[in-house]
Amino acid sequence: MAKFLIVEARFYDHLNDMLIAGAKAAIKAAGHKAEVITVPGALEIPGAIALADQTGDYEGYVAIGVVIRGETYHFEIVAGESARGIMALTMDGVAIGNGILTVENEQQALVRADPAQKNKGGEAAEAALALHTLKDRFGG
Ligand SMILES: Nc1c(NC[C@H](O)[C@H](O)[C@H](O)CO)[nH]c(=O)[nH]c1=O
Ligand SMILES: CC(=O)[C@@H](O)COP(=O)(O)O
Repeated sequence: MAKFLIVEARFYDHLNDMLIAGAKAAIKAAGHKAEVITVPGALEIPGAIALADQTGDYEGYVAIGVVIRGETYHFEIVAGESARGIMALTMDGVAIGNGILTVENEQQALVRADPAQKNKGGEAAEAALALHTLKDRFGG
């Protein structure tokens, strides 16, 4: 049994709860264990994963958050830079699934967060699990 860390940016409680439920269910279904930590916003997720990875306690990570477009350029920064940070860690061999929704409005987020609909939390967990499997195969 491997241990996965879900790193959530708790910006929208009800949406996060659904994304986390989907992620936890996928990790449990694969026979692994999940822990959750919370950071203020999506921009803090890559740094939190980098810190957690130094411990060697986790086999993989699921990034969970919701970024909804507002009036300013801030959306591009938060959406783009969180993804960039996650991708940089992934290229260093860290098994991460990106479940940070980057959407135009809450309705889009609801459909994607709901485990009974698009289940993007579960999808991100599946991505982390897949990378973990590849690390085992190729030795990372
Ligand atoms: N607007 C959203 C943010 N913004 C906050 C940043 O992520 C960050 O915490 C702040 O700039 C301090 O460094 N975060 C989200 O997760 N979702 C948003 O919609
Ligand atoms: C991530 C965003 O775009 C949003 O939360 C910030 O809103 P605004 O651009 O209206 O300050």
